[in-house]
Amino acid sequence: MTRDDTNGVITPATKLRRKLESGEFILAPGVYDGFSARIALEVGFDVIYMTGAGTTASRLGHADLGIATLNDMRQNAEMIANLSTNTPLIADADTGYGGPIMVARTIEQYARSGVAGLHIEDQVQTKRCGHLAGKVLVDTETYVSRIRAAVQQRKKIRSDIVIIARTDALQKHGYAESVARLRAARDAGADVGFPEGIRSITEAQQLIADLAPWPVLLNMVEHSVTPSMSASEAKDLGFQIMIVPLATMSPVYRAIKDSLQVLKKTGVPNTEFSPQQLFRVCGLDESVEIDEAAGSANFEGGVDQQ
Ligand SMILES: C[C@](O)(C(=O)O)[C@H](CC(=O)O)C(=O)O
Repeated sequence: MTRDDTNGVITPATKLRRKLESGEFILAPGVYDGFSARIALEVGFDVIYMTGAGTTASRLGHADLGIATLNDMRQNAEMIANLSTNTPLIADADTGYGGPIMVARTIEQYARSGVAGLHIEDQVQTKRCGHLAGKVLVDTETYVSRIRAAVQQRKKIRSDIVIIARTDALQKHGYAESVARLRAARDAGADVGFPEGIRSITEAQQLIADLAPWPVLLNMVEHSVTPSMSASEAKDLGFQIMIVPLATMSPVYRAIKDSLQVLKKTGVPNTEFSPQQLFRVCGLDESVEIDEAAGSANFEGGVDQQ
């Protein structure tokens, strides 16, 4: 956790909320497990994003079709959020995993796990990735009751966790319905709007203008319906947050596959890093320091081969 100006400790949720209030632009790469999160932290991102698609793929080996449960998602989020309590984590919370009671549990569990922000959407429980065709949505009333349950629970537990309202309405129900749903979510107390699957730059500009001064999130999924944008383009358009869900999962697929194909073809191992190098990404030295500071001699001779 971070210390504020008065030297009090502030939670990652408060830190994220303050960033939003100050108007700071937030770029958050998608991470899906401890190792990808560690790499994002090593590179120095200020905020990271836990992708539900990546969590489902890495923890369950399945596609983003509403297969991951609250427990799957919360466990992954808790582990990632606690790798660096200075770095707020925004986590996917899909539909909130049920009716208002389950949404309230989701808020409480994510908040207690150290998650700084989360998004809840208006798809039916058997949801799918927002960039797949054929999505089915709940009606606006049901959606707003999810958001209301989230906001009420946030207040009840006195958490600063940032509630991001996502609508998947653009593809099937069009622009007007999407804006109406987001405005209803905003009026129910959501902190940020997330129009999923924005289809053009003009549409992005219109959405930002129609929702202003409410902060709007850009979900930068490439090779789908949303035109590719850089962080500076998104910022200039007026977005306040840009997530790139596949930022780690996509390069990992290519890298692992290329390496495994070489191994299969030649039988020659072609790994690039020593175990020490890889473990250093995952806090090896900090762990050894804890042991030493406790007066233990477990690592007296160091861990590097002579
Ligand atoms: C944002 C998202 O919910 C995610 O799980 O990261 C996905 C991203 C994706 O599948 O590419 C989404 O539904 O957009």
